[in-house]
Amino acid sequence: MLRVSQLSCSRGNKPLFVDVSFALQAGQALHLEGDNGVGKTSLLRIICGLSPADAGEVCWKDKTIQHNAAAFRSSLFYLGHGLSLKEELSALENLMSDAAVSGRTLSEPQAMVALARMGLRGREHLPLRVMSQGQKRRTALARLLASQAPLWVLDEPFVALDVKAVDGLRGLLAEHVAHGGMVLFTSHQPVALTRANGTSVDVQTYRLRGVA
Ligand SMILES: Nc1ncnc2c1ncn2[C@@H]1O[C@H](COP(=O)(O)OP(=O)(O)OP(=O)(O)O)[C@@H](O)[C@H]1O
Repeated sequence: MLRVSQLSCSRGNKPLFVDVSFALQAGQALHLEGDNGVGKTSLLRIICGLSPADAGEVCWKDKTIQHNAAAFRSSLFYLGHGLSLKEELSALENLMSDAAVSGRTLSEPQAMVALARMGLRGREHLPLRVMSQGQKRRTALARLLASQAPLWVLDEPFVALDVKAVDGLRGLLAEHVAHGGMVLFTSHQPVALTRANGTSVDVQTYRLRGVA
C-alpha cells in the first residue's frame, strides 16, 4: 500500500538521512523513532507529499504519490505539529469545516459523537482560542474519528494529552489498525496499541538514523 524507497533528505545544506526504506500494509502500524532533530518530521512531510526529498520515492498502491496524487490525498489523514485548527471557530465548527474542505460527508451528530469520544462533551461550542493546549489537541484528534482515510500519519500525536486521553488515543489507533487501517506515527515513548476489548495490535518500529 504505502512504500517508501531509498529516501534521502537534507535541510539547510546539511544531510539529514539517506536510504530510508520501509513499507506499510493494510492493518499495520509503524512507530517511527529517532533522536531529536534526526529528521522524523521532515520524513513524514516528504511521505505526505508536503516537501520534496533529495532522492527516492514514495508510492501509494504501486504508483508514486506524484502520479497518484488525488487518490493518495483522499486516502491520507496527516496531523503535524501545527494542528490546522481555526482559533475563531468552535470545536464543532472546526470538524464540520475540515470535513467540508476535504470533501467528506459528516453530520453534526457524528461530529458531536467524535468530540464526546475525545472527552470534549459540553465543550463542543467553545472557540478554540479559549481551549487549553490539551483540549485543542483532543479537537484535532477528534477529526480522526470523523476521517474515512485508511492511512493516518501522525507526528507526535500523544504530546500534551493527559493519561486518559493517551489511553483513548491508543485505543482509537488500535481499532483503526484492527479494521484494516494503517498508522504511521512518531513518539519519543514506547507505544502499545490496545483495543477496547483488551487485545493488542502489533506495532513495528523503524529507527531513523541521521547521517554521521
Ligand atoms: N528549512 C530548514 N532549514 C534548515 N534546517 C532545517 C529546516 N527544516 C528543518 N531543519 C533542521 O532539520 C533537522 C530535522 O528536523 P525535524 O523537525 O525533521 O526533526 P525531528 O526528528 O522531527 O525532531 P524532534 O524529535 O525534535 O521533533 C533539525 O536539525 C532542523 O533544525
